[in-house]
Amino acid sequence: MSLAFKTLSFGIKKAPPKKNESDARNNRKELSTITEDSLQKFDELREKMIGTVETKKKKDSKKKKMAKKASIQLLSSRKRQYESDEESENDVEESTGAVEKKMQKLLDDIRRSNRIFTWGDHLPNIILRFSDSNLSPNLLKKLSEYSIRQPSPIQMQSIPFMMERRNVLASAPTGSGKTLAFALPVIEEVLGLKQRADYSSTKTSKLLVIVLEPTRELAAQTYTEFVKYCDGSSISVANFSGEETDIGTADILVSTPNRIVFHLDKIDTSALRWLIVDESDRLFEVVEGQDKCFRNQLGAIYKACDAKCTRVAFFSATFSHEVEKWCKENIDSIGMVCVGERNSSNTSVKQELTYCGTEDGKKIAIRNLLRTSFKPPALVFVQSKDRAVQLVKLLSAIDSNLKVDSINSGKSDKERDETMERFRRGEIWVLVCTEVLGRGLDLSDVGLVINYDLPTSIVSYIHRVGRTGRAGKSGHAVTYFTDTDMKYIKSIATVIRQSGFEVPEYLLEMKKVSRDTKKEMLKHAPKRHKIAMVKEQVIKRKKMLAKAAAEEKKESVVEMKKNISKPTPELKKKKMIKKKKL
Ligand SMILES: Nc1ncnc2c1ncn2[C@@H]1O[C@H](COP(=O)(O)OP(=O)(O)OP(=O)(O)O)[C@@H](O)[C@H]1O
Repeated sequence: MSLAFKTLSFGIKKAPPKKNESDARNNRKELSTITEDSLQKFDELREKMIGTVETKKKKDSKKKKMAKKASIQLLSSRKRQYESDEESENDVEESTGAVEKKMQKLLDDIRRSNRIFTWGDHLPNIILRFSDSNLSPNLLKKLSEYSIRQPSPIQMQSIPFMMERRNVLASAPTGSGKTLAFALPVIEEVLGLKQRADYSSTKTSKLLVIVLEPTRELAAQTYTEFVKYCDGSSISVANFSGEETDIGTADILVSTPNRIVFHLDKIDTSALRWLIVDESDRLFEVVEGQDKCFRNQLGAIYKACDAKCTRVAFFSATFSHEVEKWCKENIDSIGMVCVGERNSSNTSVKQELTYCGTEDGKKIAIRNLLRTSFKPPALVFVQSKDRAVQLVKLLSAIDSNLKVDSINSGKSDKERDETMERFRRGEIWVLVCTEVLGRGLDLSDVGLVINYDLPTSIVSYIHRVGRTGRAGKSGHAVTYFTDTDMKYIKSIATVIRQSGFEVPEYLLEMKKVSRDTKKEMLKHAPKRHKIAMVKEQVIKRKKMLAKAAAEEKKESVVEMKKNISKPTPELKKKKMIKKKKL
């Protein structure tokens, strides 16, 4: 594989009810549409297939015996029997082919109804049940313990791909179970390897899997998911982005790229089976002038993972043409899976655009929204850490009962972890955050996402609103825009309309934004007035006026004093005359 990485309410006075995990599990929805009917039909066809194959096998051995006897005895009656057997064998083959065709049609129909699109050579069939995928009984037991009953569309297709050890590029909507789509086949493979006697004698302490995530929070979440499914097995999982600085004897390592790059010389990748690049389009991003941008870090890791047995899997909710192109050019026999429309937002999230006119309009809008239709917890996105702090101040000042906090890059790792934990426990109802939390986080109870500041790209919009409406639940996302945002709004309005929600017609008819403007917006979000309370602004203004008045007064007094101390020519004359007289 060649590496072509170029540097290229308020009003809510009671706390939200704390949901325990088993409630959440029991309410779990199916993410795929596989009807009981089609499952039954599939089972019947499979039975038939097994039956016909068995019959064929029996006939085969019988045929061999008969042929032998016939050739020895050359009995004409026996020979006739042998010939009739040959005819019935053709019947069996025919019926096997017919059953196979029917089965294929059924699977293709289910694939279509679940909007699973695939590209590549020798595509494996989808699975309809986890048990169809050769997962070990312990993993199947874990799935049922967590009430994961039916594979989601992305799992239906990418699990068989990865079980065949194929390189994979996969894209599926936010909250559709991509983590398990790669975690299950990877864990199964590691389990299999560790059970092999020759492996345990020779390859101890060699790393088998690396999972890359763009943020510490996401690495911690994926690590927890792996631990859940590896619990009770001999597999050891490490989160390199957390407290750990030594990978020790880990079989599976979850990390942000920078930590791996830093320790690359100490990591033995000679037995690595999988390199998983989650949020792949994000990890492909180049930041001009930044040596340490994700793309360069990923390039260095990819280069180091060059063992023959290493396979690569790329997953994301958004499909970047750049990643696709790179994969096609550089990875042999890659299988591609895309669930639903490319780069579309999750249709289980009800999406709204709210025109607020000015920054002050946004303050009124958020106050009204939280006072009326708000069921905590909610996530509010702003464009910078300063604005996150300002918005927390504003919201707490509007209602001191509202439990609000922020998470942003200005906080220490420890503070960020603690805030996340409090949010997960339900102690924070409104979490104001920057793009840091935009991707991947599975905060299953979040029912409302507010884009207080307009996202700077549709990719960012799709990931942000995807923090709600997860695992088949419904969600609500509100996006504010002002006159300043008008020139960027069209693309987001289009994504919302494509997901089936109403947007004012005039927004869709607006002029398209040029590529340069889009690039500029990605680099620098629009300049906005500070988010300050109206009261605070008044006080500030009063203080400013008082200060100016005081300064003015001071200046005039000084001037007066100067005038007093500086004698005028007449005064000087008078003083001289007085002196002479004396
Ligand atoms: N087959 C399934 N049936 C029901 N729930 C599932 C299934 N698979 C995963 N889930 C649950 O769905 C939720 C979302 O899964 P996950 O975080 O993997 O989504 P994702 O597709 O990676 O989203 P994102 O693009 O935002 O990262 C999790 O809580 C997970 O436990």
